[in-house]
Amino acid sequence: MSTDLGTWPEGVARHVLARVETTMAEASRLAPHLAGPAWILAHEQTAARGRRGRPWRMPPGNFAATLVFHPPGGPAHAALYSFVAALALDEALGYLLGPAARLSIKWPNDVLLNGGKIAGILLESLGIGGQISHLTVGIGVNLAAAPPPADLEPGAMAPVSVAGETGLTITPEELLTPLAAAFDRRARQFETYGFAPIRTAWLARAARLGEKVIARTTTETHEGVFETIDESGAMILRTAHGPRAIAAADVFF
Ligand SMILES: O=C(O)CCCC[C@@H]1SC[C@@H]2NC(=O)N[C@@H]21
Repeated sequence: MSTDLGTWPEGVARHVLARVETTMAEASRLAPHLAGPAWILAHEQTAARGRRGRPWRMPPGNFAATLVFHPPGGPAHAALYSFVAALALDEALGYLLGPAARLSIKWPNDVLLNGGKIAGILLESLGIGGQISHLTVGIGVNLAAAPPPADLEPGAMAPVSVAGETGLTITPEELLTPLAAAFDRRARQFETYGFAPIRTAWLARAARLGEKVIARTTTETHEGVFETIDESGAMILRTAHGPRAIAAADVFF
């Protein structure tokens, strides 16, 4: 894909807010009034949330934004935007940090820098009766600072920040344009050609592919070699008991 990500995508709205509880709630509130996709960026969140209902800490200067749009297709198709988003964020950060930056993606959608977590992505869908009216894709990036270790869950991967790892100061607005441009391109590719090219591009950026990992679901722990992801985005592990498809889990290296 071309690396020119400096132009805001046509037909996409942008709202920049000083302080909100969470951009996820702002996006849900705006959804019924939108004519097309919109990004909501906030400089401060007082009640940010992460995956699995966990809180998300946001030191000042970090990036917090939610994209809200109407996705084509049903819930299974919408869930694959998780990979579109991770790929777009990896590309936007690569565009800003340069080719030497050691970026990778931890299944399904954490972006890592030098092996530490710098970003998290949260997908939520709005709608009734299994019909999705809107999808919200929330993205948090530790641009200025990683959350303090005391805020971490036991066993969680150590977070890092862009400033801490590279010495570069990147403002949330500076990240928003390449991220919106990269997401727009990858989403168009997904909508035109399906998941196959997204899957291929995602696998090329995957952390620990071909290596041993541990996947913890809410009820089980699986250890095995991370072989690939399938057409539904599930992680395929080669375990001592044969291949396992893991649809949702926390992954530990
Ligand atoms: O648990 C994770 O890794 C996902 C974290 C997602 C955080 C972002 S920050 C912007 C948006 N607003 C929220 O409240 N959460 C997401």
